[in-house]
Amino acid sequence: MAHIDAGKTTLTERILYYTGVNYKIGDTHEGTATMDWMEQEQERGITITSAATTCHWTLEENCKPKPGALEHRINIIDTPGHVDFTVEVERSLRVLDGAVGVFCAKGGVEPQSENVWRQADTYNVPRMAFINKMDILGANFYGAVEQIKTRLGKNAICLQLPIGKEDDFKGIIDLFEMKAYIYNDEKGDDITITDIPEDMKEDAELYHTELIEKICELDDDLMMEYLEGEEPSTDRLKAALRKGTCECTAVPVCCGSAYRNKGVQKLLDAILEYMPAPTDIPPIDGVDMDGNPTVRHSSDEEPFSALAFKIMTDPFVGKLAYFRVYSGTMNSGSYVYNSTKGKKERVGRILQMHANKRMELDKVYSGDIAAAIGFKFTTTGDTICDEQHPVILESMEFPEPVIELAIEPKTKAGQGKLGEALAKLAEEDPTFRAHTDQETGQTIIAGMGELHLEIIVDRLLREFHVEANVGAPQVAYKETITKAVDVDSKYAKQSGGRGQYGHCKVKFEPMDANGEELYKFESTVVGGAIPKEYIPAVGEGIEEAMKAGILGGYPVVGVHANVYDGSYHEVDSSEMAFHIAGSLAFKDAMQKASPILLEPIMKVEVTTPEDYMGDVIGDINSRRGRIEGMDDIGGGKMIRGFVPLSEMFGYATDLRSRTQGRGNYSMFFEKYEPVPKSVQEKVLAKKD
Ligand SMILES: Nc1nc2c(ncn2[C@@H]2O[C@H](COP(=O)(O)OP(=O)(O)OP(=O)(O)O)[C@@H](O)[C@H]2O)c(=O)[nH]1
Repeated sequence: MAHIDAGKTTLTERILYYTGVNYKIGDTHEGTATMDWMEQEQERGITITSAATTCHWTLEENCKPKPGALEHRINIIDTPGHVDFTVEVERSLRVLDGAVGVFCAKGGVEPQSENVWRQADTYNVPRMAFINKMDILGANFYGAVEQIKTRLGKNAICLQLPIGKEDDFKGIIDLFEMKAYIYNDEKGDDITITDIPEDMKEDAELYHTELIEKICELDDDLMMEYLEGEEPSTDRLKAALRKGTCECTAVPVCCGSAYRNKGVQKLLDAILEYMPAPTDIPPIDGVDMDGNPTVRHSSDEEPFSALAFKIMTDPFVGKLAYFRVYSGTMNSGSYVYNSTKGKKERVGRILQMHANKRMELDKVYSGDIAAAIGFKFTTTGDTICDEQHPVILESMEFPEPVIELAIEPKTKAGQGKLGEALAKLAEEDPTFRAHTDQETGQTIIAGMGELHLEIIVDRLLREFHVEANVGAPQVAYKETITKAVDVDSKYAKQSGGRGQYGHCKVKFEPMDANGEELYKFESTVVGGAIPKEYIPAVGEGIEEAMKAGILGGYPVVGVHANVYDGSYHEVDSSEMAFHIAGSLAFKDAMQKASPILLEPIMKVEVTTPEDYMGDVIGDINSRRGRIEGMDDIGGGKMIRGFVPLSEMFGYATDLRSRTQGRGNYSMFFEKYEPVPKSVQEKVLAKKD
């Protein structure tokens, strides 16, 4: 995981080369990277979907497999760095047991690396750091390590030091062995292990001592020994570091240059030595079907449980569901239970994925990552398990789309195909939505950013052969209520024959104005005033009506509805009648509950030379921005603040001209906030 262009894909390609999966080194420059297999990825040189792959490695000694060492299997997911595809990082972190943060030796901790690092904090994922690009102009290993300590607040522990830098980057000092690894050839296959160069001896001693001290700080027994003047054995030090890494109290740091094929084998060694095996991490939490907390240990002996983390439509085999097995085993051809949806699924085939290539498997075991063909109901975040021992594992949360645009097929024939294609794309991507604007009848697609939607439109054309015209990107506003109201809603129709009768009394309350809690429905109906079987229909009717608010037809969020009373008719009542009554109740409530618009607020970080700082800050203020703070960074300032997304269109061009091309910025979605009244009027007037 890392910021865009830090070198994740290049590093993964090198790993596949050294582990013997690929015979040739793939390159993101030439569009030959195995991991970036989508056409759009190869053209743009960026990663869009996270590709899962598997390789094997045996710990090395003197650049050869260590005698007696076991071969280990490593599952890798190469994630995208662009903020529009953060969801890919999120779901990968959810199912991986460890992450290697790749940092550019020049850029250090860039904004998106900080962002994904925080996500990894949320999921408590053990981490290592690889300081990449030691060969580029301005590479600064020590600066990058310092930034990991200060900006990410992590106990970074250097395992290695680089020998030389930029064009002179030659190799690596192993601080445990106190030996130099010099890379002699372009491909990194010919390595000399030798004494530490004279001019680095002092630094190496210093960092060796720091390494020992920092590891001893992780373990009281080692510390005692160390204080008594004894240096603990390397094996014990490594074991303590492994434990610290698995418990997220230490971050081992390696370095190299993926592109120049330096340092990759040593990184693989470190991954085996310090990253957790599935059995090293705590059991996964879940709940049983009665909602009682339970856990599943990583063991083939336990009942089967797995989490589906990605759905992909494959032109050849249809729907692929990627999953991570947490416990037990699963055979191809068997039946499993989707406990989230309450449905049985047949496992048609199981595939071991290698980016876009695949190998068929008969069985998967605890800890495995693979893909299943044949699942009908499973979507991202669902638990699949043994029907006799059902469990629902902790799922994942996805951000709401913040940007949208109108889309229209160029031909009439395209209309049907468009709907189908959008549904498939939305199934794959939980941050992508499509809906019909109830006022204009237009199809609206919504996603995380302009690039995200651009790729969607491109995929529509290439994969689904739908040519479409698109409108300008707009902010995805939402609506919410600000007052608690109580409504009495009756839907009764008598038109000869069987009538319709549904009647409910509902209290609506605002829940959480930032739109994170979307909708909560509960019933406190007593004495059968509304028969039990009709109550869910009331909730569904409300949810249906919430799809379009009364201000501008935007989706409504942050509503807590409590149905507490009502009445029914022996003959005329039906689910449908109560559904309509619920829907009418919400529309009535919305009129009375002082609705307001919500807009996405972005966390913005701008870097600029100091000379332009005043101007940049003034500009952020004029965009309704709030400055949060400022930091010194090499050669300039970094300004941090929050700005409404609607004010950020065209910012790239503005910032460039304001700073003579030297300013840079990044932004991430932070939360939804109420739109100021005057702005709300303008937004709604424009919509009319
Ligand atoms: N000089 C140099 N260039 C590198 C190194 N590693 C990667 N690059 C180059 O940096 C660019 C980005 O590399 P990628 O591997 O695509 O980066 P990424 O982190 O996967 O990028 P995204 O997936 O788009 O976030 C490419 O042009 C690589 O050739 C390195 O160690 N040294």
